[in-house]
Amino acid sequence: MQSGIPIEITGLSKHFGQVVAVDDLTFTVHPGRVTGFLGPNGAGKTTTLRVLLGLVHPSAGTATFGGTPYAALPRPLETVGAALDANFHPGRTARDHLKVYATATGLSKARVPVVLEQVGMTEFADRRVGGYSLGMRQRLALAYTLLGDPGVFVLDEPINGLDPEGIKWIRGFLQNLAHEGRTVLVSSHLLSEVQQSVDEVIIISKGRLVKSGTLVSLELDAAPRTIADSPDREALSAALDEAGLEYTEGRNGFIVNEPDPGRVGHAAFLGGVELNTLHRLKSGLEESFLSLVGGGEQ
Ligand SMILES: Nc1ncnc2c1ncn2[C@@H]1O[C@H](COP(=O)(O)OP(=O)(O)OP(=O)(O)O)[C@@H](O)[C@H]1O
Repeated sequence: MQSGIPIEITGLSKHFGQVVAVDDLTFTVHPGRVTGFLGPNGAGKTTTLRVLLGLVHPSAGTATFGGTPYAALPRPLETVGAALDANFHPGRTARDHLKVYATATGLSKARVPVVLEQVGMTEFADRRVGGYSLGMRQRLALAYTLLGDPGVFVLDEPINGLDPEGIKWIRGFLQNLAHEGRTVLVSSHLLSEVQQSVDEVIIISKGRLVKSGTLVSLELDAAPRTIADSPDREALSAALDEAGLEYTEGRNGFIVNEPDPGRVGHAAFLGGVELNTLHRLKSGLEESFLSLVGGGEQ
């Protein structure tokens, strides 16, 4: 196994004509952790990964593996395992796909049964890919990335479309790679999809970095709030105004900028207002994510 090396993105920009897909992006992905690369559809994740893998030229800045661009890596497939999509010839089996790829790239064919076992595909390896579920295709894509036993993994939306069992499996798989000291970068447009799998997050929106840090720090960023609702919303609104509480009106009631539901309840009590909903907003992490990426764009 190769050792993990950091992924370094520095001042990276990519324009497609008038479209600014990536805008002065700087971040580092460290070995030994699983890092989620997050942002709504169109945020620039795939473009960043394509530049990193030398598939697209940047308009400005650099994207390297410990200072070396992908194209200059002496043994790229043994340094970086990359999965940008999971499209395979439907008529070929998983084993054939991997053998052809190993032969074409000069990797040992002896790795094929090893990586099939690693992704739990030994049993299905001699079936045609055309009959595979999305989850099986995702596993085959991961098997490709493992062929060179690299120290860095760059995976575009590997969890997309997996069922709960598949998500549980991939969580363990990614964490194992990180525990072995490898660098693991996983993109997703849904925080909820990866939040059980990642230690760190890099969040982008409209091509720009909006947050990089631990998942825990993202949680701390999320100001806890309270949801309150009443059969008489007008009266509740007046009571909240009277108490000097800030709020916005949502579908399920008022979202009040106050972490303590007791204070909101007390404001309602003072205004003589009946409440039928009063609780703390549970999903602080998702809230924080949505506020960073401009809410509801996904
Ligand atoms: N080859 C291209 N030519 C023109 N515009 C492009 C090209 N590739 C990407 N874009 C544009 O760049 C922006 C970023 O796209 P990108 O695919 O990187 O985002 P993303 O975060 O990966 O989104 P998704 O999750 O939908 O793949 C989008 O506005 C997209 O339309």
